[in-house]
Amino acid sequence: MLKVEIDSFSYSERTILTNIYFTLKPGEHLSILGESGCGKSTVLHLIYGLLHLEFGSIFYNGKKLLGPTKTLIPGETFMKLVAQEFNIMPFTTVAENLASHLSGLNQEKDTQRINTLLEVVEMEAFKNTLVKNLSGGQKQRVALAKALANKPEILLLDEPFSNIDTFRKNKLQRKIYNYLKEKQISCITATHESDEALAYSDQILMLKDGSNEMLGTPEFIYNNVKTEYQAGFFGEANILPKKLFCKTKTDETIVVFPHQLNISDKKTKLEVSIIQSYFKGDHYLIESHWNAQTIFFNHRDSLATNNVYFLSFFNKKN
Ligand SMILES: Nc1ncnc2c1ncn2[C@@H]1O[C@H](COP(=O)(O)OP(=O)(O)OP(=O)(O)O)[C@@H](O)[C@H]1O
Repeated sequence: MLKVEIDSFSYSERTILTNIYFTLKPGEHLSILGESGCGKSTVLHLIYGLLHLEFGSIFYNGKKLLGPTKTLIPGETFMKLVAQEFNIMPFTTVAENLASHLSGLNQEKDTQRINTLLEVVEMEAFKNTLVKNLSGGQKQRVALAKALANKPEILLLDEPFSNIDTFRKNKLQRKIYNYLKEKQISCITATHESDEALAYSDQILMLKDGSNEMLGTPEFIYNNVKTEYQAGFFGEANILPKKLFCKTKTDETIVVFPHQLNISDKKTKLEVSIIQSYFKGDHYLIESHWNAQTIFFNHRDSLATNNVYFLSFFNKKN
């Protein structure tokens, strides 16, 4: 089990991370979700042992990890980090890159392993291609395969699918995350994509300005977002007064997602005037105004600008 206790971490005088605590069981997948610059990569670099953690500790199976000041070569052997700048050799072929991470003692076994890894990242067709001739997304897939070559116990992935097109991304994510589960490889992924975090993680750690904003299962996170920052990861959420939808005297607000608002036949407290309709494939995202506040809701048809509707709240988030 990996136990992360980061009390605080600073680059020079600037504090980047504070109070980040979580544990990761074998085969578990935790996503670190946060906006650009909030410290996701720094957490991965501390865990991997590239940065020295002065205030806090990281334990693996009860043993404290020493960090870069006490090891000759920074980086733990049982972990692999796939960084944003993937470190692969440009003037060798894809297969040679992977082979350089295998034992070299049994050629037949190594070839089999290379084929399996290329199948996982869907790069079989590029086996004999020089890395320098690959696209950014293809290089990213080779870097993933390379990290898996030696069957690490923990895989740290920094925005692993950032260069991969949507067309291929979903299938690749399913394949890789299922492979990790099957092999019981624990994984921590830094991402700003909520779809990926919700679909494939056991836990999500949401960071804000380098601190723990929320930690829990994907279902817990999605159903408990309360602020604009938290909701912002999940699309165009509305922050609305609770008293619009139920009897309360407080000024409490709630997060209401566009799919939770429906046009009502009856008069409601939420009377909106339509600004614009955006086609989203299976529905339209409607931008409207209520009391000078922008309200987004989903509707099956496009709605004419300046038309007025009453909206009701459908209290189910998924
Ligand atoms: N070596 C460094 N020296 C000083 N500051 C750094 C260093 N590396 C990162 N930072 C700063 O630390 C903060 C966190 O950076 P980090 O790369 O961890 O964020 P991130 O959430 O991974 O961002 P992104 O999603 O854009 O990759 C940023 O403000 C960044 O500018």
